[in-house]
Amino acid sequence: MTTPTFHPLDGVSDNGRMEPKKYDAIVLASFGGPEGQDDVIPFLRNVTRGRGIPDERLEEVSHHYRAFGGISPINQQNRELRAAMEAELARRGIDLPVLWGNRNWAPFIADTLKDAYDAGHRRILAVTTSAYSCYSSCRQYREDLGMALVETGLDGRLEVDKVRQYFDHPGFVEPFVEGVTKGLKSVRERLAADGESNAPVHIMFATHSIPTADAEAAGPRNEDGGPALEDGAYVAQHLATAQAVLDRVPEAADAQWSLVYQSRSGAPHIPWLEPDINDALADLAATGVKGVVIVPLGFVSDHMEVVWDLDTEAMETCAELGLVAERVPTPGTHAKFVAGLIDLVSERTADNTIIERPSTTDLGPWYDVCRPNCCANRRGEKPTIAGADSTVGLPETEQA
Ligand SMILES: CC1=C(CCC(=O)O)c2cc3nc(cc4[nH]c(cc5[nH]c(cc1n2)c(C)c5CCC(=O)O)c(CCC(=O)O)c4C)C(CCC(=O)O)=C3C
Ligand SMILES: [Fe+2]
Repeated sequence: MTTPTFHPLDGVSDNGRMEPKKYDAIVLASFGGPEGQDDVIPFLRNVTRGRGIPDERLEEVSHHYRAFGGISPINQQNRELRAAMEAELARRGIDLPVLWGNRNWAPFIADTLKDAYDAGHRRILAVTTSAYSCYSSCRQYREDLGMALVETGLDGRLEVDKVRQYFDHPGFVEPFVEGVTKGLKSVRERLAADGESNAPVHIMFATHSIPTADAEAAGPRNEDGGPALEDGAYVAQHLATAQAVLDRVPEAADAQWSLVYQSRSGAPHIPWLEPDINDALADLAATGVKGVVIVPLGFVSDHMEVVWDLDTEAMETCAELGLVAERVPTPGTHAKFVAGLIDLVSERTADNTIIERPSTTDLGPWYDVCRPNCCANRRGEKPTIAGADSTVGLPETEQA
């Protein structure tokens, strides 16, 4: 396996690090979700715009939202995360407002950037609610911000950078360490209460499935254009982060574990990452496993993919299979996660107090500035910020 080389800090151009700057606002960029029954279909149309998701799938997904009154939990979670980030900044005496904008629902990223400009901000640092590298979780946010600059005519007037993907940052990893520790204890106690004290327990890390072609395209490229990391950065980052979590849970020392996928969509003939969590649970039960700790490693908060696909569907599967199961919390507004996000901001700011860039895997710390063709958009190129080949979001003097 090849690991990307991280050169010492010497500017943007060929090393993936960006010199610290003086920013004047943070933008929390997220997915967005519906806030009532009338929003559901318009929201799903925004999500799937131009992507060939079949109508039956839209209908199917709309039921998940309908069952929750048409309200996705994600927006409220982002309001709480934003407030927690502001509180942490205030606690540290850092004067940076936190603005919020979404890809698929109001407040939209373009409106947020326009408001930022009108409020006098000129240099923005984006933090996204996605920890890993793939098209949906990294490049698409870079495009959202890049296209928003073009749409609003702010390109060249508003500089926009982004913090590194933070899958291996201790602030993201530590809440999972706590969760796995508690989850294991609880599953083992419940098994003991059923007279199954020594029954095997499995730790199942779950993340969003993506098309295998996107997984291949994830992360930096080799000279021959292939993925620099075996199986692509998305899979490699999840495997490395799962290991980093397990290394910090002594009680997990002898437990078996796996990485599984959920929330597949798209046409059935297009390959996506497998196994699906429900199939994996059935296979485990068939081998005599009695307890499972489900770790939503791919997600930052308890949004619909977590409360529906895990808490509803996967938990039903566990009940049918007679598996004792616990779902570990997502980082959400855990104090360590919030502090970690502010550390990620601090390592990029001119009055930086974070000298060392923490990372719990040998893949990181990840790039501040994505490498050329990183997480390529297979449907064609769009303007992106924060890439070595970006043409937008730069100071006016550096515009192509
Ligand atoms: C990697 C990844 C993450 C994790 C990283 C990140 O967080 O960014 C993520 C998160 C999320 N995905 C979400 C919702 C949806 N994702 C969809 C569709 C898709 N996701 C994909 C990938 C990912 N998705 C892909 C390759 C597709 C198909 C193509 C496309 O359409 O891009 C669809 C369309 C219908 C469907 O087919 O399911 C919906 C409604 C919500 C909001 C939940 C809420 O409302 O609480 C969140 C946080
Ligand atoms: Fe998704």
